[in-house]
Amino acid sequence: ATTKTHIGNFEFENCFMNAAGVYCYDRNELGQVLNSQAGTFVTKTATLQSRSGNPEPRYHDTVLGSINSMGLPNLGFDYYLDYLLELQKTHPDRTFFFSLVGMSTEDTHALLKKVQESDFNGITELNLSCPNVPGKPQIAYDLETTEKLLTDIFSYFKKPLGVKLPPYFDIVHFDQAATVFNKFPLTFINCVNSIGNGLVIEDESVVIKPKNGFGGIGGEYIKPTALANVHAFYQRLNPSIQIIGTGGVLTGQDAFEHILCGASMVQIGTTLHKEGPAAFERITNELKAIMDKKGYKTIEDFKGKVKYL
Ligand SMILES: O=C(O)c1[nH]c(=O)[nH]c(=O)c1Cl
Repeated sequence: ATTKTHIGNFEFENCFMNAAGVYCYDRNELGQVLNSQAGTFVTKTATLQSRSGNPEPRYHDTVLGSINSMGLPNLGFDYYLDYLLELQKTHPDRTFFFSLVGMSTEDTHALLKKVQESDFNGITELNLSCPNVPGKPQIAYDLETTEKLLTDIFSYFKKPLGVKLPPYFDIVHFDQAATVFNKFPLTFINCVNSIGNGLVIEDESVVIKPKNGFGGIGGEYIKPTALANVHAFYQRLNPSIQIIGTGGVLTGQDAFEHILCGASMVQIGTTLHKEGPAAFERITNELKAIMDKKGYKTIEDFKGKVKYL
């Protein structure tokens, strides 16, 4: 079996990659994913200026997953663009993802215009779902603002673009959100970001400092929500808009389920943070073993084919 995939016009030797925020802060971490079994990588979400982020401790692993309120720490847009342009020379046969978002609507347009005018030839992931910047709402929970933003973006942005979405929890919201996204030539949507503003307590205390302990939840806790979002949008979106599945992937079986729900690419966050880039080889082998046992040669043989009762 092969776990290769495509997103838009780009081919990837493997359908696994990191989730933005994990193993992607700098050249060292990105280089480790680049040289792992992962098919590609996405950068830490970049903002126009570098950011130090929220006070520490701001990330905490738990038995069943993780909680984080990083606050968008990153080295700034130019750092990641420089690295991506360098890789276009040293690895011309590979395609990478650039995650970004402005701290304001104006900044978001400034960032995307810089990408549009640059030589970057990969895929852009616009983060509409950061839950951890105090005072800033998750953009994609405001569908009117999201529609206006995408309308303005697509008036000038002509390169491949997808959006990183928060989880939705209401069927009517799936309907409303899909109606908005179907209006635009999106290359993909990525479901899901962490479940925003959870709270983890150990003994008598919260476990992270920012926001009195409130932070985005990842890991085993969120797989059912992640699968539901992947499948809900797979059922509703134009087939030209592919789905990237993120959330709760610990094993090849978890990845198999994301693809059954309609995912064309699977991102790994919490598990990658805990296990390191070796997780890509383990999970890839586990998925291949499942495919071999079931007689599936490619992921297209079972993508989106979850059975109903
Ligand atoms: O606090 C963060 O940096 C963060 N943390 C998340 O769990 N998702 C995001 O999109 C971001 Cl931007």
